[in-house]
Amino acid sequence: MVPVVDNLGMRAADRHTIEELGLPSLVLMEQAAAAVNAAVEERCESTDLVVVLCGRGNNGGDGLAMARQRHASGGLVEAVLVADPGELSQDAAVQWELAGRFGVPRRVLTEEGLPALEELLTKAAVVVDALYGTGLDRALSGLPAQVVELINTVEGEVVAVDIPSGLSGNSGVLLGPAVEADLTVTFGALKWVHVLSPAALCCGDVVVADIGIPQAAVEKVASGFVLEDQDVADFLPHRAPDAHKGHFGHLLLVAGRRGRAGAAALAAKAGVRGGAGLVTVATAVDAVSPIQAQVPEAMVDPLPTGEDGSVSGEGIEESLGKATAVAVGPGLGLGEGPRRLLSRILELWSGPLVLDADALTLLAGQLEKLKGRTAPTVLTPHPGELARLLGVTSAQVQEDRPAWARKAAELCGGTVVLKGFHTLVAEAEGPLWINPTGSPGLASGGAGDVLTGLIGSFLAQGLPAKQAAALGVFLHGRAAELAGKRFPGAVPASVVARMIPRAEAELRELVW
Ligand SMILES: NC(=O)C1=CN([C@@H]2O[C@H](COP(=O)(O)OP(=O)(O)OC[C@H]3O[C@@H](n4cnc5c(N)ncnc54)[C@H](O)[C@@H]3O)[C@@H](O)[C@H]2O)[C@@H](O)CC1
Ligand SMILES: [K+]
Repeated sequence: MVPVVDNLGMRAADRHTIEELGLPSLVLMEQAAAAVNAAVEERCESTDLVVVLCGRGNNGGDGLAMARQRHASGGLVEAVLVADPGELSQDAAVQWELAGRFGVPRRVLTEEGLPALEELLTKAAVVVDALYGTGLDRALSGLPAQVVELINTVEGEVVAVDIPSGLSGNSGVLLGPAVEADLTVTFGALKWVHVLSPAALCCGDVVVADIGIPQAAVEKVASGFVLEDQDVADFLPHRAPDAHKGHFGHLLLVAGRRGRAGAAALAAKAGVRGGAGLVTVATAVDAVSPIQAQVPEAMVDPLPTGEDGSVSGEGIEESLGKATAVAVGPGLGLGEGPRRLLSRILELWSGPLVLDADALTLLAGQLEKLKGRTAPTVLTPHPGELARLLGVTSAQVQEDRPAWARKAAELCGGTVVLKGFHTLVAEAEGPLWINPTGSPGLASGGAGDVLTGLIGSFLAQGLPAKQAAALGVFLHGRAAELAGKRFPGAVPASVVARMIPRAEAELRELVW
């Protein structure tokens, strides 16, 4: 897993390395500069002009050191200080002084110098953005903001040092003007800005450079981890050669109504493909035949049905009796019948549970109803559903996805899967997990139903909640990526479901 830190965490790891372990900050800076210089050298010849824009803090110091290194090795470079030389941080002041002594071409930018800078930037093969890093604490304005606007018009490649200037290391929010980089070279660990949208989209490719901060120090302060193939491969349920279907559990999907059999069928397909030994769908009468026609592997239990074509709320006992995990929600409906049925399930069912779609809407504002559950409980909201659960707006959720996902997990005591770009898996305690797989093609009807069936399938097979959720979102995203090779636009959810075994096969190759 790849650790993700916030600004405070990074500062703590820096401080530990410098003050307790005694590695001088200028050594870290030199290593940071070398990593940026190496990335720049990969992108241009030594005869190509590189313009390095430097701010007043240590991010600017990194830039000045990088400019000196390039100049010393014979590369063409010019450093532009977007600050008063008298107000530089201690280490940046050292770098400014060194740049002077090494003869690095350098200038101090003033308002009047903007046209000349614009001219200089047109000649640059690479522009290095070393204006602000983790120390940025408000939106950019004035001269730095104007420089950022200029950087975003250049033809050359833009390499950001640590964080594209204008963005906060802690968040995915666009505070104001921000550099749009082709590459970001960050140090020691990923910051939240590199993984949360929309800010992450300003980072371009992201490289984490080792500058001497011990990995153990970083992991200690990490508030999130990006899942890697090997991590989730290790979660895959073991399939012994002498296994029979009884070993892989029985998933009960409570889903579908008249006109919404498709949602239940998609979840059931994913349940089967995820490896559950048996899958039963308990559904409204009118949905029975379509589900059976589409998913012959699944059993279907018809439930008492109301005039509106959705379940009327009774008769779930027998279906629950054979389940090892239950998933409720896709296509279920929002009327009194589905509401009664959900209450009944929460009352009777004490085993592993997934709640999605309509089940989440029916639970709006009542997350604490789940608090008493001791078995794995996974909620799979998109931002709108999470907002309704918490009584806030989707915009608020999107502004701080990690915090709201965590808040919901605290309120319900379960595992919250907040869907979207880089889906998050949150529990009340412990670091968040960030899913790197997926594609914009998943933004299509039915994709969520597939995910519900998949996570339910892994719960039925006995996985703990956080692992079932992580394996589900990872495989679901990978399946969509595979499907995207043939469906460049929206990927039909049934194709995502079809690709699950192929995605799983890739992961199984990593398991001994
Ligand atoms: N601490 C360390 O040991 C290391 C730090 N490194 C670099 O240092 C950076 C952090 O350095 P700093 O903490 O000095 O922070 P920055 O270089 O990001 O800048 C902080 C300065 O900018 C000012 N400022 C903040 N927001 C502003 C705004 N919107 N408009 C105008 N001025 C603003 C602050 O008051 C402060 O003076 C990292 O991103 C990284 O690039 C690296 O050299 C590696 C080692
Ligand atoms: K920067």
